[in-house]
This record gives sequence, C-alpha cells and structure tokens, in this order.
Amino acid sequence: MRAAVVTNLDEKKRMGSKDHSELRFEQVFENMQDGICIINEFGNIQYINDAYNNMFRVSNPAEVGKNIFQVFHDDVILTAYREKRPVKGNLSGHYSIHLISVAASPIFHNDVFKGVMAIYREELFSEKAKKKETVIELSTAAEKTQEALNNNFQQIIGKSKIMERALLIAQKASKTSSTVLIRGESGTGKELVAKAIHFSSDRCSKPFVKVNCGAIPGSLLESELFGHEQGAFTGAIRKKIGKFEQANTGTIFLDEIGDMPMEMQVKLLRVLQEREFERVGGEETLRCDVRIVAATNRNLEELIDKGSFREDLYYRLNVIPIYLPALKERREDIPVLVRHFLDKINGKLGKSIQQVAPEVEEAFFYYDWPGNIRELENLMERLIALVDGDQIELKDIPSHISNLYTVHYQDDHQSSLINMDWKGELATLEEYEKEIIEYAIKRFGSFNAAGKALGVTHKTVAFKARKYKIIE
Ligand SMILES: Nc1ncnc2c1ncn2[C@@H]1O[C@H](COP(=O)(O)OP(=O)(O)OP(=O)(O)O)[C@@H](O)[C@H]1O
Repeated sequence: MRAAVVTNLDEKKRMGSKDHSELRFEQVFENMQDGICIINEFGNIQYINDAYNNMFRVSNPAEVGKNIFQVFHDDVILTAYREKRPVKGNLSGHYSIHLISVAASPIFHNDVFKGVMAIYREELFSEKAKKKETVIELSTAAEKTQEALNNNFQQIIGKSKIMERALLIAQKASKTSSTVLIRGESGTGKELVAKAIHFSSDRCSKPFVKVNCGAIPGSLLESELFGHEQGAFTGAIRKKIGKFEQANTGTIFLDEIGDMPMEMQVKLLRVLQEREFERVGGEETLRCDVRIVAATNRNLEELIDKGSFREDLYYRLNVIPIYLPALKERREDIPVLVRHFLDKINGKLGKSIQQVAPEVEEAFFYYDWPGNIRELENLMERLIALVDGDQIELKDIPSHISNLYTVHYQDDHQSSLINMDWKGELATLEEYEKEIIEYAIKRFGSFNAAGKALGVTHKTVAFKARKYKIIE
C-alpha cells in the first residue's frame, strides 16, 4: 500500500536503507508544490517536504521528531489523527498570508493504524485570494521584515523565524475579536504577547484584565470571574464586581487556563458561547462584550484524554492558536535577548556593564534554559547587580551553566578520534560512529537534540547508544 511505504520513508532514509520505490516517492514529494506532512501512529512528525517548510516557515530538522500536539495547531490533522478518519478543512488564515486548504487521511497497513498524511495547498489563485490581493501584498511585505511588527510587538525580542512567525500571527490576531489561545512553556512570554494583542487591538484604550486561573482556589474562582451579590455566601459582606464585568469592552486574559477546575469550565463555556453570566447569588443575567485571550503551559490534549479538560471548551478557546517556542528552540535569539536585558537592566540599576564575555555567550548558548526568558532575565539582573567590571565573565555565572562551556571546550580540543591521525591510522567506521554518538549525547544532553544535530531521529540515536553500550 502506497501510504504504508510512505510512513516509513523518512525513518528508512535516515537509517540509510531505502529502496528505489521509496526514493521515487521522496523525489515526488520534494518536488510538489503542496505541503506534505506525515505523522506516525504516536503523533510524531516523520516527514515534511520543502513546500511545507516554506508554507509554515519552519525547518525540517527543527520540526521532524516533534509531537503534533506540541507544534501543530491545525485541527484538521489533529482530528484525522484522533478519529482515524479522513478530514478536510481550511486553516483559519492566521497561519499564512494565504488561505490554506488541508486534506488529512489516516494511513492503515493491514488494518493497523500507522499515522496520518496531510496535504496543504495554498489557495493563491482562488477568487477569495484574488479579492484580497492588496491585503496579501501588504502581508507579504509584513512577513518579510521584523520592522513590520508594530511597536507593541517590537518590545517582544526575537529574530528567529519561529518567533517572528508567532508574533506575526499574534499581530494579525489582534486585528480580529476572535478568541486566542497562547501556548508555551512557563516564561516564554505568553503574558507579554497577550498584552501586545490587546494594546494593538481597537480595544487598546479599554481595560486589560488578567486572571490567573491556576492561583485562585476553585471555590473562589467563580466569584472572582463573575462577581457576587451581597450575602451570596458567608463573608460576602458587599456586592463584588467580577473580572468579566471589569473587562467589559476590553480584553480578559485567562492565564493558566489548563488549571481551571471542571465545574468552572462549564461556566466559562457558557460565557464564550452566549456572552452572558450571573453574579454568584444573583438572579440578573448580565451580558458582556469581552475579547478572550487564554494561555497555558499544560498539554491540553493530554488533559482532555485524562478527562480534566473539556473538549468543547478547548475548541471554543483554540480559535486562533499561538505557540511560543521555548528558548532552547530558538537559541539564536539568546545574544539579542542578552543585549536587550543589558540595556534594560543597566538603565534600571544605574550600571554600565557593556557586554558578556564570548565564553559566557557560548555557555548560554549550550544551556537549555528550563525557565526560558524569565530565567535569562532574572540571571542577567543578578549578574548586572553583582558584577563590578564592565564585562560579565565566565567566573561570574553559575557553575551549572559555566561548566557547559568547559565541557564543550574540552570536547572540541580533545576528541581522540577527530585528532587521531598521530599514527597515521584510520579508525573503523563503527568506531567513528560510536564516538560521534557519544559526543552528541554528551553535548546535547538528549537523544532528541543529539539526533537533530546529527540529522537522524532520536530513535536512531537511542538504538546506536545501546548498540555501542554508551547507555544500558
Ligand atoms: N521575547 C521576549 N522579549 C523580552 N522579554 C521577554 C520575552 N519573553 C518573555 N520576556 C520576559 O520574561 C518574563 C516572563 O514573561 P511572561 O510572564 O510573559 O511569560 P509567561 O509565558 O506568561 O510565563 P508563565 O507561564 O510562567 O506565566 C517577563 O519579565 C517578560 O517581560
């Protein structure tokens, strides 16, 4: 079966064993103008072609191997995967400057589900697109340069393609009143983006109200969101206006939405659907005109599977999804962020640290930043406050980060095989392979990252690591 051959294509390509029919498939896909994405039965991206990369402004090594629930916000492929049936649809128009139609089909081999293949087509010449020609031209220009982001978005630092793309989508979203769901690990800038959306929208002079749905106990959240009447419960001494009323005509930012208790999710769903609610203990139904921006660092799809997040609410919130990449996914932004924080924090603390030493920059580059930009910002503030000279040196930074520079420096200068021609002898191919696999795992810290650097899948790295007894 064609599709079954296709699912194994990328894996086999990487394992170096493809037959002629697979090669032909690959050539066909690479030359197609339609974007192709193939995911396996576990939802991991197995293959994407060049057209897909161009359409979504992503790159193959960064995307392949990731799980669709982490990177995709495309309901068509997600539904085809979840329900194992063919699904057709359009992307909402926030992914690209053009309308993109998607056809996703499940792949079965001997009746066993093997994954999904999706085809993406930009409807460049459709009547709809023609009418929007001017808008498209403007958007094309906008996509090409960071300068096209307005002031609010320019405060959000990041030159990487992946970040630029997220910000452009957010800026487009700000021009609509649709609900936005911002996803990303803690400290990736979700709140910053939510504010930029509000202040770029035509509601900018109206209130922006934030609610941290994870920090407020379930019992209090209802009155926090919708308010209460006097005497509604013990302690309700006077009437309270809730966040939805406060945000009327403006924007409400529902942070940590994944932590909202189930019973509140039903109530929120009603507001999303009907734009109305009652205060706790009240009879009167109040209407509100509020733009909703929600954010989460949780995997909502997993929560839905576990039964702790409502699927209907998920679809209501996920109208315009925006994914903010972790800092380790956009390491090329680290120098520009460091520069930004040097300028910002020097000003705040009245200091004049000029720069970080090149070794520090290198150590920052190798570090994974689990706390993302918040962690980098806090560290820069600490360093700027404590360092006396005009440069931040390797000795100034925490050892768990500076050690990375030392390890890389030693690796670069002591790799025995790379410099082993002292006897004029070559190692066997297997010996080279063992050393490079060992080196990559040590250097990148995970099979996934090592695989990306070597251009193979994480499974291949794990397989070879076991084969050479690098790990048990
Ligand atoms: N791209 C960026 N440029 C400049 N500063 C940034 C950027 N991203 C985040 N920050 C800064 O990092 C800190 C954390 O950002 P923010 O609170 O928006 O993250 P978050 O994703 O909402 O985090 P959490 O999920 O923990 O609420 C803030 O001080 C913010 O100003």
